[in-house]
Amino acid sequence: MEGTATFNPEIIRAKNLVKIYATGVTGLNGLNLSISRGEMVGILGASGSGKTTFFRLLNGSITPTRGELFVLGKRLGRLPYKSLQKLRSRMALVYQNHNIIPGLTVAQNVLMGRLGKVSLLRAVRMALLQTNKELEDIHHVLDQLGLADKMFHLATDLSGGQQQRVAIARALFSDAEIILADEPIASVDYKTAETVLTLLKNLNRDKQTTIIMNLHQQDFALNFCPRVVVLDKGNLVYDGPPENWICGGRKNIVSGK
Ligand SMILES: Nc1ncnc2c1ncn2[C@@H]1O[C@H](COP(=O)(O)OP(=O)(O)OP(=O)(O)O)[C@@H](O)[C@H]1O
Repeated sequence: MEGTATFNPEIIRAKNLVKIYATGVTGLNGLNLSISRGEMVGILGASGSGKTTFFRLLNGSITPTRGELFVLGKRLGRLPYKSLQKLRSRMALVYQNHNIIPGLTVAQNVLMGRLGKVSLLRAVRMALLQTNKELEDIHHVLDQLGLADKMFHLATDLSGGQQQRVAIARALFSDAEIILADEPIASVDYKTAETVLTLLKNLNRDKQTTIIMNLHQQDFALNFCPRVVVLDKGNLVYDGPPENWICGGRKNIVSGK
């Protein structure tokens, strides 16, 4: 681990965390994990290893079957709805389906990240009334992601990769304490992937935002994440610096592209 992360308070703690779906399939099988404020952690693992299950547990969209999960000091699974909403307002989510809000422009979608602390209806109203200063800030974020010219387009008119960048812009703009990014570079080209990860890393460095991302491209994890957690069939099989992840006597971090 790098920098001050080691000395920072624990922000996420999973203790014997188990998720068994209604179908009887095990998503996570007794995960023990602690993440401190200001860390940038890559979650790796083959398809079906439990990465998305962990993300969905972290944002409270599913509940643990057994064990404990604490996020920002709150125990998930038993939180009243209002407390869960409040907790979620401190996290930004970048999901595989991009969470684009239909009927809003790209700029308004980005602004919604910062308005996450109010009700959705109020946030939509406020997003319609954004100020010049906000527009300037949004333009700056979008420009970094190569989307400045799409600022006033309807977000749903954009391609999948462009919508993914809108979701990233929203997270970057959100002031969240934790960013949960489920495959944030899945639908973008290599150069854009580097830009996205650099922007996330800069945010992590400058604001101590905790970033947890699920990555398929392991070479990116090697370059951008001081710590990786590797899951296999719901079990944690490695937790440490990416360069030390050795599997079967062979370095298991490979060049993705
Ligand atoms: N809603 C669900 N109902 C039943 N089983 C599920 C559900 N969601 C996931 N699973 C199962 O839980 C296991 C872990 O799935 P999960 O989606 O967490 O994997 P993943 O590592 O994110 O995979 P991928 O990289 O393909 O997204 C898999 O066996 C999957 O089939």
